[in-house]
Amino acid sequence: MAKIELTKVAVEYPVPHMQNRSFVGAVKNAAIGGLIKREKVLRIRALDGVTLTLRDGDRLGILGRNGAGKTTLLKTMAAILPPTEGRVCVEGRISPLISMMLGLDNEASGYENIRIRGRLMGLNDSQIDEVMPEIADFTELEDYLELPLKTYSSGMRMRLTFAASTSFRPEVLLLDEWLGTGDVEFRNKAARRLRALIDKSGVFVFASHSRSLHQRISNKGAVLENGKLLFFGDIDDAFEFQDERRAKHERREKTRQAARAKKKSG
Ligand SMILES: Nc1ncnc2c1ncn2[C@@H]1O[C@H](COP(=O)(O)OP(=O)(O)OP(=O)(O)O)[C@@H](O)[C@H]1O
Repeated sequence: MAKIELTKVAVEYPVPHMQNRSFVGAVKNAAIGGLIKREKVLRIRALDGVTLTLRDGDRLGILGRNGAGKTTLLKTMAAILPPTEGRVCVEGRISPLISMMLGLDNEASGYENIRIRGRLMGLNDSQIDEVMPEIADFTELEDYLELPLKTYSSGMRMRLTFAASTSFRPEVLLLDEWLGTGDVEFRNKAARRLRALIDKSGVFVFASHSRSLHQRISNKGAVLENGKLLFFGDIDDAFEFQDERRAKHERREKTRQAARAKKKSG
């Protein structure tokens, strides 16, 4: 049984050495990004009072503009980021396909890095040994797997971490939008593998700007804005909510521009 339960979760990023009042004043009300709080230390409130529950069979699409808090939400679910306020409770083995390069060792070989990734996912050595040949085969990196990671191109690193991170059936699968790298052949192969993994997972959470991907994969949607969860429900309703909000925003912008133009001319 997989489950994710977030109760009034807030996450703040401290930004040391940033206390310039005029800068804060200028960006405080931006529509993009989290809320900037000027206290002793400048803080960005990336999530604000997020409450939601996900259970087996839920495939959640996280929607929102740049800086809305999508990645922060995924990282909080993955326990990569601790919440500043509130409670996060996750049941089931998590596979976070986010911060993919986290924990990799540049000096270690490809094989050793696969082992590191497996351990990070809570597997023991014999479980890793069992899947090692299949992972190696999927990467197509062959002799490179003997060489240190520092000799890999970014696409080769991606092949390695993707293959290692998708070899075990997760109960909770978390995915940030990142499949854009790699050559076309690998991208297609990776997409097929990912699809199979999503089908096998209990709970799946996915942040993306692609509506078509969400409509194919997600059955629930969460709309984030400035770190606040504005909508949580059916994925089609989430898009409808987002479209209405966008239209309202555009109308407001047009009215503002017209008022400015009128003021200038008169
Ligand atoms: N390491 C950090 N330090 C300070 N602020 C951060 C950090 N990471 C993210 N933020 C801030 O937190 C807010 C949410 O960022 P997040 O990366 O979660 O957004 P996102 O919705 O995933 O954006 P995008 O669609 O652009 O990837 C933004 O205001 C961003 O500036």
